[in-house]
Amino acid sequence: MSGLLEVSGISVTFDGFRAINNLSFSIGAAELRAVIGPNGAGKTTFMDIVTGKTRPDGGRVLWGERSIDLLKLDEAQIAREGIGRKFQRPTVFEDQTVAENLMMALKAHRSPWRVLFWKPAGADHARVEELAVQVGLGEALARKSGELSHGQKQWLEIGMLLAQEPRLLLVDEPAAGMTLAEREQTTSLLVDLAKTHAVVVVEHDMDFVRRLNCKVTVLHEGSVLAEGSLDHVTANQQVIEVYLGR
Ligand SMILES: Nc1ncnc2c1ncn2[C@@H]1O[C@H](COP(=O)(O)OP(=O)(O)OP(=O)(O)O)[C@@H](O)[C@H]1O
Repeated sequence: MSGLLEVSGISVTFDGFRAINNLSFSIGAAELRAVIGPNGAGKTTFMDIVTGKTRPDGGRVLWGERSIDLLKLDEAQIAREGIGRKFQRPTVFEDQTVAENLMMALKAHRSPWRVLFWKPAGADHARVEELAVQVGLGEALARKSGELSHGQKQWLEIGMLLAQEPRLLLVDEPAAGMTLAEREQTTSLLVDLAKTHAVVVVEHDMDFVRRLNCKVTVLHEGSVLAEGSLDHVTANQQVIEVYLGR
């Protein structure tokens, strides 16, 4: 197996409707990938399958150097294998500071069954600071998360995800609702993360996808319609028809 994640020939049917149709997808251990596609193309369902939320009717999902069969694992086991997902809406604890949110994520990762007795050590405080710096919140550690801008909350949540030390991050529409400056900073963050992680970004905003400057996978009716650079896929006649409507 060459990629970190190898999805081959998966299909999902909901009440007779084929939402994912013989879909194959592969991503390397240090790669940034944008997944685009019109509404209903199957982007969310695809991520649901990778994270174990939805079971496909057929196909294979293999993970890591040992080609672990993810279809045999439940959601919690898949998360522990190193697959982290960031949903579109930030879900940080608003009454807690940035540092407290990050510490909670670290704590949940380090000792899921001994949370009550867990005391942060010096190394944990250092890690929290490191995570905050990594997501651009190094100056905001003591701030209440509720006071952060929408973009900062998204970065905090990415930091909380990183506390779990994932190898693959699935990020759903990170740029939605962000200012231009926040988008630019988010682009840099994702590009930077992809130097050491596999990062899949589902995004509708084409300007944002262009700035990511990475390979793009276009989904349509549950299958891969085109794959390659943004220029390559947007020159594809079928992609044009799907986006402009027939
Ligand atoms: N639980 C479900 N039951 C029935 N149909 C479903 C279910 N989940 C998804 N679908 C259908 O499967 C298709 C793919 O949906 P999905 O949400 O994966 O698309 P998407 O590409 O994420 O769309 P969007 O960009 O609008 O979020 C859609 O037609 C949707 O209505």
